[in-house]
Amino acid sequence: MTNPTTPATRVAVLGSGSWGTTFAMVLADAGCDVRLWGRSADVAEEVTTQHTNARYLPGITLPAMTGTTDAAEALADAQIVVVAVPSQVARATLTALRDLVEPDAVIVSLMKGVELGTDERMSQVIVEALDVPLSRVAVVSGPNLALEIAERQPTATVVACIDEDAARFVAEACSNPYFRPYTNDDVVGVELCGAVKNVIALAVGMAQGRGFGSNTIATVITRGLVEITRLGLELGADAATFSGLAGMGDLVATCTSPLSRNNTLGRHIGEGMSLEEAVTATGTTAEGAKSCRSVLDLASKHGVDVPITSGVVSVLYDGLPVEDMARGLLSRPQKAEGIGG
Ligand SMILES: NC(=O)C1=CN([C@@H]2O[C@H](COP(=O)(O)OP(=O)(O)OC[C@H]3O[C@@H](n4cnc5c(N)ncnc54)[C@H](O)[C@@H]3O)[C@@H](O)[C@H]2O)C=CC1
Ligand SMILES: O=C(CO)COP(=O)(O)O
Repeated sequence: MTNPTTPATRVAVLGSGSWGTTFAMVLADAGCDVRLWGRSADVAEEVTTQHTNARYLPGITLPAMTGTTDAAEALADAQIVVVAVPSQVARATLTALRDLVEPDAVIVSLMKGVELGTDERMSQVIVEALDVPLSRVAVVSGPNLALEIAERQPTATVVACIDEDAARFVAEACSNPYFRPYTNDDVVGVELCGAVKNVIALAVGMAQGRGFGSNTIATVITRGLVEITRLGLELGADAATFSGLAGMGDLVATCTSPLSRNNTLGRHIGEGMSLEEAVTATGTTAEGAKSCRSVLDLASKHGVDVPITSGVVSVLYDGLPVEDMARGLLSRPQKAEGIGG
């Protein structure tokens, strides 16, 4: 917690939705001086004066922090800039703020998506949009369902950065009695795990919505991890990442929790809703609904077979019934178990 002899690390969090607000809370509880930037003046005022963000975190009392809609105010002197907007708007959001970011700030991505059109991971988007070196970009990802963390339930996460000192700086800034960060240098692996597990969680939700039970769920999770691993290894990720917190840890949390928006959206689809109806019923950001297409595209470019992701895209965008997706996956050619195919 706060050391009275050293000044608090100053952090700007961009995005005042459920994870941005919760991570701002994690940082404030770790002793940081936090400014939370969002588009809504009402939310900013509520965060500052009432210490709540009732729309995204009902029933939660936040620690002291400043909410603002003024990006210049949020970013002035910020040593860490945390990005927590939906992946598909990251580039536009950051490009507009580029001149306000302090030259030596470490940029932290909380986002779990792949950009449509470019198939870029969020660290790549940040490097381009802010014109910063990758050594100043860190990724935080793990089994981190916002609503549980906002209740200060214990969990751990991974802070990935190619620069060890930057990873440690971010880990120290967010470490508190209920949030334990581990560092690693596998940015590619950690980001892919975060984005693709959302697609696998959609598939699990679809199976649940269709009425399939534990065997199906376990099969999709296990073969989903194979799919993530196969793609990640092809893109240069470290094999150890997939069995870690950002890999298996987050996959299990997201696929099995009713708090997951991706799992929820998948269940709505499995129960018969259209994509549009399911997005409306889910409410907040379910990244996998869009990223499934960029993940499939990325995998195709690299010649990697991702049958579950492909099935999810077909269900969401081509009207394939969920039971036909299941039949299609099970009727693929026989093979030995492993990441080979
Ligand atoms: N909620 C969770 O449990 C977790 C979410 N994440 C990731 O964090 C990222 C953010 O998700 P959430 O906070 O959960 O989403 P959310 O839907 O709760 O909030 C998104 C926020 O971004 C704002 N926003 C949307 N478009 C914007 C724009 N153009 N400019 C500025 N702000 C904009 C919205 O107004 C809202 O405040 C996603 O990539 C998600 O996958 C990662 C770990 C946990
Ligand atoms: O990433 C998450 C948990 O780690 C949150 O998952 P959802 O976006 O599906 O809610």
